[in-house]
Amino acid sequence: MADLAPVITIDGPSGAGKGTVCQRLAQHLGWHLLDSGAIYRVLALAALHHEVDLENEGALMALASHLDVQFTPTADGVKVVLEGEVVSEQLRTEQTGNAASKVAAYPAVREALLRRQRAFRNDPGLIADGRDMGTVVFPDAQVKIFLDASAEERANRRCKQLQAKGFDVNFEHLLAEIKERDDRDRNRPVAPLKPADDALVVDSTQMSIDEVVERVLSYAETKLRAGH
Ligand SMILES: Nc1ncnc2c1ncn2[C@@H]1O[C@H](COP(=O)(O)OP(=O)(O)OP(=O)(O)O)[C@@H](O)[C@H]1O
Ligand SMILES: Nc1ccn([C@@H]2O[C@H](COP(=O)(O)O)[C@@H](O)[C@H]2O)c(=O)n1
Repeated sequence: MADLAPVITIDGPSGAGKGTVCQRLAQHLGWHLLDSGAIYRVLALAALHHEVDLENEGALMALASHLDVQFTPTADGVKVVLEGEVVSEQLRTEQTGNAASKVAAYPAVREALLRRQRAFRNDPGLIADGRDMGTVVFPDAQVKIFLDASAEERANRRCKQLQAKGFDVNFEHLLAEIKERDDRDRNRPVAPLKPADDALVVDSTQMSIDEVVERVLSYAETKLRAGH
């Protein structure tokens, strides 16, 4: 059997900086990028469009198995088209993130999305962003990172990000939402958010984006070199 392409997994809670760091790594290395959270977000949107109850695991699993979605990289980020409709903006709201975390708690839904995620593993390599990339989806990944930051710092980053887009935001409300999502993601019975046993944990609370990218790249390059 041909060797599988190498994978770098970056897991961690919402707002830790995974998406930002993964994009930078993918660009630097010229590797593919999997934003697995976007797949759960698309499923949550599809459920809303089709009026599927977010508590109906069977119906959500059926929807997950037949998701008609395209992710197309563009100069402005990834364009996401769900059933012919561009949903890139809708996908990024906190409401969609919360709904995604509800549908993501069901074992049958996660199972239905496994193959779709693994199909992103292509040469020359994959950067995989999510919650269970190193523990469940790519347990054989060459490099595993768990990127963390305090809930207060993550809420602060999210506040600034939303304000920059012109939204009126409330820090306390965002902090409460982040804590609620953390709690659901960390305590679900299947694929809970936690570092893989062989992951490097990076706490970015006091680090700039450049510092995190540098730390992760230098660790990844050492691990990848050692593997050859
Ligand atoms: N180390 C950092 N210092 C300051 N700001 C940061 C840092 N890392 C990321 N950010 C900013 O925080 C915001 C959230 O980052 P990002 O979207 O990458 O997080 P995430 O972990 O992918 O979140 P989610 O899982 O919810 O998609 C962005 O505006 C990003 O620019
Ligand atoms: N591998 C993953 C990725 C995401 N989730 C769930 O989706 C929610 C949204 O993810 P974002 O990274 O886009 O914020 C997240 O809160 C998780 O509940 C997941 O379970 N597994």
